[in-house]
Amino acid sequence: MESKHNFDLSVYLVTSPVASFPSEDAYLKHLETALSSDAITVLQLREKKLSDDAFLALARKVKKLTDKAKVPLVINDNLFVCKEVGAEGLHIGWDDVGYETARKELPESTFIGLSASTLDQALACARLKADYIGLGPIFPTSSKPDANPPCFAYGAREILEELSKLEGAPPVVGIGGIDEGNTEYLQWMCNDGRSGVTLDGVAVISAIMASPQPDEAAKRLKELWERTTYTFAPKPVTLEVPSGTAFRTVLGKVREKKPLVHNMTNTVVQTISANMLLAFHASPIMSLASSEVEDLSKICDGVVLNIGTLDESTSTLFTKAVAAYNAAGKVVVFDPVGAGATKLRRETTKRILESGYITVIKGNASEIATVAGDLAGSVAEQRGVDAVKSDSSVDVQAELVLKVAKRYRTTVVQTGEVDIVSDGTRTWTLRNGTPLQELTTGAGCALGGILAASVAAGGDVAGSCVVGLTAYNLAAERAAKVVGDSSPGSFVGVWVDEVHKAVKDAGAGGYDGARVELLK
Ligand SMILES: Cc1ncc(COP(=O)(O)OP(=O)(O)O)c(N)n1
Ligand SMILES: Cc1ncsc1CCOP(=O)(O)O
Repeated sequence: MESKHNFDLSVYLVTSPVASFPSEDAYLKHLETALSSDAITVLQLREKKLSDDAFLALARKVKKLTDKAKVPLVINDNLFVCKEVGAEGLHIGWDDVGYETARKELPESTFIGLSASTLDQALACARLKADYIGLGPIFPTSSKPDANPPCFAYGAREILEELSKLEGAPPVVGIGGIDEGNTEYLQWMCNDGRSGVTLDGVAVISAIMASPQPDEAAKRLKELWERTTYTFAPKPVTLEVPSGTAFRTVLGKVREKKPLVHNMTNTVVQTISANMLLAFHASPIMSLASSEVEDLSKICDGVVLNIGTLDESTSTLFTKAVAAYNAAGKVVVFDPVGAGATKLRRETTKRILESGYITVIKGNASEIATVAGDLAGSVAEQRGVDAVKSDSSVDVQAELVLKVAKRYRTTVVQTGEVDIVSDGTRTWTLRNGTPLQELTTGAGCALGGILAASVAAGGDVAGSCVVGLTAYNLAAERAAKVVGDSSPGSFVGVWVDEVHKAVKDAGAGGYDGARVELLK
């Protein structure tokens, strides 16, 4: 994004009140140390309770430090102080002095940033031709008690996507709850070469002001912000799917690699999930222990997070697992079982999706509609996106699956009579399977493991999901042929056998009968 001013928003420090330090000297020393890192590109002086005179006196001292470090100084809210101290910039919100007044009173060279929490505000900032936008809070923050609700990384991504459609939109810095733990994820979500979405930097208070080593904290943030490769991001592998070659490749790799899948799944489906993974030539580990998450993330190839029998602690446990598996660069499959049924399930689903990178979201039509519906409460609502009912046509459902995949920059696998897989660019329909699968408890949940193993081995996330799901469904069709339509009990055993054969004989006609279509 362009700006007439050539300033760099990448690591933007906003100060906490001088009164929160033991003395003014300690505060100034903290700022000087932070600035000595050479990592801070803008410093905003933000004081909400000082008189104009006290604010100006402090601003003069801080200006000496920023001048020495050659970092532009921005004054929060106070036009008088900004003018008097000759600051390089002013940051204002919607309750402050109006942008047009500020623009008239300040020299042309002074840049003016405006806050936005919503798409409408961001568009208004663009219309006013603000020099930059402070977008947030992105994540929950305790540094601004009167902040609007967070928009999270996916909300920021959507707002940036809309802004990117405008000619000459202002650059954007994200603010609110940003720290070393989420900067990489935010950067990845909001700087997507594919869609032209760009975030120009991160603004922080506590990540630097509350750090005992503000210079080190600033350097780490800069390093994270400048990353262009991400531990958790899928490799840019593209398989030609559908094709017999892709089918053989992915299943062949599963057989060779025997992916180890950590199942954090519900108590009802433990046995079928473990058996299906073994039959698929992968290995299961079943564990819901919080203290094992770190260790298991290092040895497993992926994790399945299934909220089928959750409790109040599940979101903390699962967000810990997302962080650990993201840090280890391993696959995360999330199955929001019954996501819409209760408040606890809706909230848990939302928290997991907000917490980090999910490689695959897998659910039935109503679960995916709930995931989409959560978004309808935030940014999507402003864009008029309605949740799609599970009885809608396949095309309408495919559209929603694609949108959810795009927003979370993930792959979505929607199961049903017609399965739909999308990574936000490519969307497939899959029409294999048998009604006997619906009479088998855990058939859908066990698929989470099959997808994790396929992706861990196969490379191309969405392509591997299509292959894994097709192999699973074709095996079910073969089993149904063996046992007949009215034997759900015997069906399960034969299905497990057929899954085993599908991987064992990956090269031998296993793809025959596949009904997979890549939508245009
Ligand atoms: C970079 C940046 N972005 C947003 C804000 C928030 O400003 P505002 O809405 O005016 O709220 P207060 O900071 O005044 O509480 C900011 N300060 N900086
Ligand atoms: C000033 C401001 N505006 C939106 S969120 C926020 C506070 C950011 O502080 P922190 O980085 O500590 O979350």
